[in-house]
Order: sequence, then structure tokens, then C-alpha cells
Amino acid sequence: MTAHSNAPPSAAAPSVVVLDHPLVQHKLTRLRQATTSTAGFRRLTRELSLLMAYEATRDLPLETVDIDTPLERTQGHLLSGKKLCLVSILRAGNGILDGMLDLVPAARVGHIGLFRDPTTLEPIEYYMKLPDDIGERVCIVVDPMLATGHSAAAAIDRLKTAGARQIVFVCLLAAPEGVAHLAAAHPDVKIVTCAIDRELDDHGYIRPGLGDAGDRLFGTK
Ligand SMILES: O=P(O)(O)OC[C@H]1O[C@H](OP(=O)(O)OP(=O)(O)O)[C@H](O)[C@@H]1O
Ligand SMILES: O=c1cc[nH]c(=O)[nH]1
Ligand SMILES: [Mg+2]
Repeated sequence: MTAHSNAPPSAAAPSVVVLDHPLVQHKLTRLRQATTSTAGFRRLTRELSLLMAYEATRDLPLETVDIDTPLERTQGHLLSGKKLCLVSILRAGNGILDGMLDLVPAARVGHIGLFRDPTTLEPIEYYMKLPDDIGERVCIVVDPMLATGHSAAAAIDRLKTAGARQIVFVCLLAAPEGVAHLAAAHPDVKIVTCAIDRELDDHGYIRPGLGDAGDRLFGTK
């Protein structure tokens, strides 16, 4: 996959990677369409998760190992002892989590439950469970939407308090405001997204966007 680094909207951003691959853009366009069914939305999210995982795991360290093929002894490369933790921001993050676990089934999983207060747009936490050894793991935080960026920043605050040191944030769609907020709050966190949209509207929705990711994933509206 070709990963394309756009100019970050904030000077504080160490890296924002927008996946401009044709497969990603095709699936994202289908996902945006209001006529896409709940089943279709879920399937597309899962497929996009695999493609995003490819970029999100790009910097994982490898170690060289000796192996035997059926023909000869050679050297190969395996993921090193530094282990992964996928962290889903509930509930919409679970749509991405499912796909990523297909690719890295041995990863540990953390959950942070947050919902946005519809009036203040501030995140309200209702749940958190993380592996004890989170500080020794590379954390990939997943949530389909980076809108104001407050949910992502709050979740990453909690992760860092719990000891996490290496964090990547993965979303389907980002607003410029969300990228700027997250980059300012956590300049060490790499952001991987399929697109940076035009703007946030007065209700904090990403435009043109795809609507409410949780409702579309779980059919709650
Ligand atoms: O960047 P922000 O402005 O904080 O908005 C993004 C958050 O909003 C959505 O969750 P929501 O609050 O709808 O909860 P849900 O996953 O339970 O639907 C989304 O999944 C993010 O977590
Ligand atoms: O556009 C948006 C913004 C926040 N949360 C969503 O699900 N969609
Ligand atoms: Mg929602």
C-alpha cells in the first residue's frame, strides 16, 4: 500500500498519514453513502480496518531469526518481543477492533468507554479496562471518528496515566479541528486516517463525513 503523508494541519503534529490508496478511497466512499446498509457499513469498516492496520503497524520492531525452509536454512524476520495492545474507544471503536484482531489475533485489547455529551461535545467516561502491562506494549487506539478530538485526547490521557508510552491513533475520518487538537495535546502520537474532511458543523459532526459512526455500525438510528 502506498501511504501518503500530507502536510500536517498543525505544526505540532509529528505525523499524520492519510491513506490515499484507491482501495481505501473506494471503500470509504461506499461507507459515506447514506444508502449503505448496516451490514454493508460493518463489512466496509472491517475491510478498511485491515488496510489501516497495515499502516498503523508499520513501525513495529522486527527481530532476525534463523529458520529452515524445506530447502535450506535462512534468516527471516518476526515481530519482536514488544507486544501490541489494541485499544477500542467504545462503542464505535469496536467496528475497527474486530477487523484488526483478524490481522493480529494475539494482540491484547483494552477498552475505554466514552460518549460525547451532545451539548458540550465533551467526552464522558463510563468504562475502562486495560492490560496491566500496557507500558510494555505498542498501543493502537481505534475510533472511527476524530471530530473535535476531545474523545481521542481524553482516551490517550488515560492510557498515558496507565503507563503507555508508544501510541498510534487510527480513525476512518478526521476533521482538521480534531487533528489539530490531538496533535497539540499529544504531539508524540502518530495519526493514521483514510481522509481529513472539510470541517466540523455546529453539532460537532464531520462534514461531509459519514454521519454517526456508532449508530451506523450498530443500527441504533
Ligand atoms: O472527536 P470527538 O468530538 O470527541 O468525537 C468523536 C467521538 O464521537 C463518537 O462517539 P460517540 O460519542 O458518538 O459514542 P459512541 O461510539 O457510543 O456512538 C466517535 O466514535 C468518537 O468517539
Ligand atoms: O461526524 C461525527 C462526529 C462525531 N461522531 C460521529 O460518529 N460522527
Ligand atoms: Mg456515536
